[in-house]
Amino acid sequence: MAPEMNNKLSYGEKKRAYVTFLAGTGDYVKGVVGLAKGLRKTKSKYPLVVAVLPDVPADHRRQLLDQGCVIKEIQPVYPPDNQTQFAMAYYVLNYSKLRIWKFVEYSKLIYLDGDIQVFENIDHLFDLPDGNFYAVKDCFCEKTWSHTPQYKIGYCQQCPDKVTWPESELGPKPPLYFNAGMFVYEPSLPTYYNLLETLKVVPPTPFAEQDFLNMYFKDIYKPIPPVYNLVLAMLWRHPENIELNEAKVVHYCAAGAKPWRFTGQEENMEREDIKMLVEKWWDIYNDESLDYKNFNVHCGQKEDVHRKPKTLPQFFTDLSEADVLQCAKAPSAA
Ligand SMILES: O=c1ccn([C@@H]2O[C@H](COP(=O)(O)OP(=O)(O)O)[C@@H](O)[C@H]2O)c(=O)[nH]1
Ligand SMILES: OC[C@H]1O[C@H](O[C@@H]2[C@@H](O)[C@H](O)[C@@H](O)[C@H](O)[C@@H]2O)[C@H](O)[C@@H](O)[C@H]1O
Ligand SMILES: [Mn+2]
Repeated sequence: MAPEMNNKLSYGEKKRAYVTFLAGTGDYVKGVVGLAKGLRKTKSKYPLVVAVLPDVPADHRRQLLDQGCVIKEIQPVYPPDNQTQFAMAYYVLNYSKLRIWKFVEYSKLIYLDGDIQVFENIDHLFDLPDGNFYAVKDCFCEKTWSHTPQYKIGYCQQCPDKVTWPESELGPKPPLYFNAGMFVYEPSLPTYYNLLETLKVVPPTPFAEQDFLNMYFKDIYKPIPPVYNLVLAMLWRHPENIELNEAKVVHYCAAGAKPWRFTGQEENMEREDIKMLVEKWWDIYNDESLDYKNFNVHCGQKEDVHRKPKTLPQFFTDLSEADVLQCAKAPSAA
């Protein structure tokens, strides 16, 4: 991850950056340090912005500054008073992610959860056509989805032909649904204020801000391949959809998978591929050559910061304007 100065711009051109979210005094800061080092290892041209809640302690902020991160303090965002049973009690924290829509000094941002690691350069995603919300489709098969009709009938968007959606009983099938641990978006003050206003009148639901963002952006959501956000449960729920060695981004979101607190005791955590991914995460976290103070920033400066990668992933070049427009108009099922 090159320091801010590598974001060379022509006059009036806005900056690009990766952005993550950090809350609390606990150990997620390790996730963000690992992410900063992972982005640097992939020689990303863009900085990592960390949106921190006020409770993030000074020594954690210092660690992030020492890793070349840009710290932006945000205020919490709370959903309307509710009796909702969130899938995880702490998910109420995640509504604060909505503050990143006001980072309008940037033209385009890629949001990454702190429990994500980037193993291959994904800077090309910044060149996706504007006006859409890009993210990877989630999976409905984990117990965390047991409150939903799709889980109850065994339907998942990852294998839509396995169980036919009973339209006559349940109405239209759910619109495509993304995992909100990684997405490509354009900050905007009008959108930011409208998000906060809309939140006030939308009853909270089990997946908190992820459900809310899916509802809000459903008309411009454009799915991108799972290599950009490997939700670990896909390894045992939909192995046919995954080529592990092609994963550019891994999301350690399965229960027990957070590398910095990994014990291997939870279900599926004894899998060899999980243990290999956790080890890969630690290899980066422990690699002192990737620390900001040791990294040879010249390798970032020597590269032509505007050089487009030689080969773009196939899906990207196939992404004709018509496809994007077609998707944007795609009728929402909801
Ligand atoms: O105590 C917490 C809980 C969450 N997060 C942030 O919120 C994101 C979403 O939470 P998490 O990744 O645990 O949700 P999951 O993807 O596992 O459902 C994390 O990645 C962190 O960036 C945090 O900083 N502190
Ligand atoms: O606050 C809601 C969170 O919902 C999402 O996590 C879930 C979701 O992916 C489920 O499908 C999985 O079953 C589950 O394991 C996983 O934790 C996002 O990763 C996270 O950033 C955040 O938005
Ligand atoms: Mn996550």
